[in-house]
Amino acid sequence: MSVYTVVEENQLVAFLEDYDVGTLDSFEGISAGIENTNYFVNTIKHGHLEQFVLTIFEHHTFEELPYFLNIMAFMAEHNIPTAHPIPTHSNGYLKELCGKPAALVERLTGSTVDNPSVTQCGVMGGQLARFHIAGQHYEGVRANDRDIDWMQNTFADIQSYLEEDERQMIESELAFQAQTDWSALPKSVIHADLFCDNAMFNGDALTGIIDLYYACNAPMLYDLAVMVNDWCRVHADNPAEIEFDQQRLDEMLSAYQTQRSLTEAEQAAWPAALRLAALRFFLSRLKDKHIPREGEITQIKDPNVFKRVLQLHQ
Ligand SMILES: Nc1ncnc2c1ncn2[C@@H]1O[C@H](COP(=O)(O)OP(=O)(O)OP(=O)(O)O)[C@@H](O)[C@H]1O
Ligand SMILES: N[C@@H](CCO)C(=O)O
Repeated sequence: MSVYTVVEENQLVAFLEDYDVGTLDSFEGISAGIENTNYFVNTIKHGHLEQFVLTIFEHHTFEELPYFLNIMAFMAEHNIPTAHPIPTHSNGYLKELCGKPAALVERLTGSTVDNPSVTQCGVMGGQLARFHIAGQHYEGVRANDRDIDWMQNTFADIQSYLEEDERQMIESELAFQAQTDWSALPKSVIHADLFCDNAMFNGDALTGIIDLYYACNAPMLYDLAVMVNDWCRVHADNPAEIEFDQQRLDEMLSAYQTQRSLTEAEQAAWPAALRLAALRFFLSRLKDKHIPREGEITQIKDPNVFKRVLQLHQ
């Protein structure tokens, strides 16, 4: 399970003293997720149970985290469902726990999605457009650290581990992407990792978008492509069976455009955006597989899913 940092009860009790959340009732490590350590934390305040998620950040620095935590608060305050971080007594959202940056956020109800419905795809399309529109007024700025330069460098790091067909496929895709001009595409704050396991639903109601720790300022079209590549395809165990589902795709794109129409430049760039989004996750999954980071990663995600998605788009 993905609990890289083990927290003792006395450490958590001391940590919570800086929040207005009552006293610790119970806590439990969360097995899902591969990037950070997460715990469910329950407290009792004025006789009532309150529920939170504690995240201990395993890879981010103290300096870069306010950008993400402030987006979560900003979006929640603009009625876009996200888990609002809980302020400390000094009003920041970030603290230190076990020598690492940590934050307490609101625990959302519902659960993440395994096989999205057409309706859920429509909800996500509309909410992502609202997220992008609101994001244009967000003051913080951060570059995408999973951009084309990262892709080229990652390919250089892993190419000796790859099968010949994988190597050729990535090389030709990188060459194709190097010719695409992204400068004409409108930008905003983007989530950049809005997969089905990063949205919580109660039935067809979205309770919140989570895991905003790849957010950055980048073309909105790319964000839509990342989401389409996960939500609008069949989630088959065998990657060879993956196909796109036209109904889900139509619903997501039309719901997005109900809120925000795509520009002509965006429409022209759509096929390239789908390919770029597939390449990004094909590469990150290959890297996690061949050069795993230190720690207890037990949930390596299958790179062949994005090999297949990229093939379908190519
Ligand atoms: N605010 C929240 N409310 C309820 N549950 C949450 C919340 N945040 C996270 N979770 C639960 O914790 C699990 C892991 O969280 P998350 O996906 O953010 O993991 P991660 O390791 O930080 O990121 P990644 O998915 O990139 O590996 C989620 O699948 C969800 O079940
Ligand atoms: N969403 C990513 C993992 C976390 O960034 C993937 O499925 O590969």
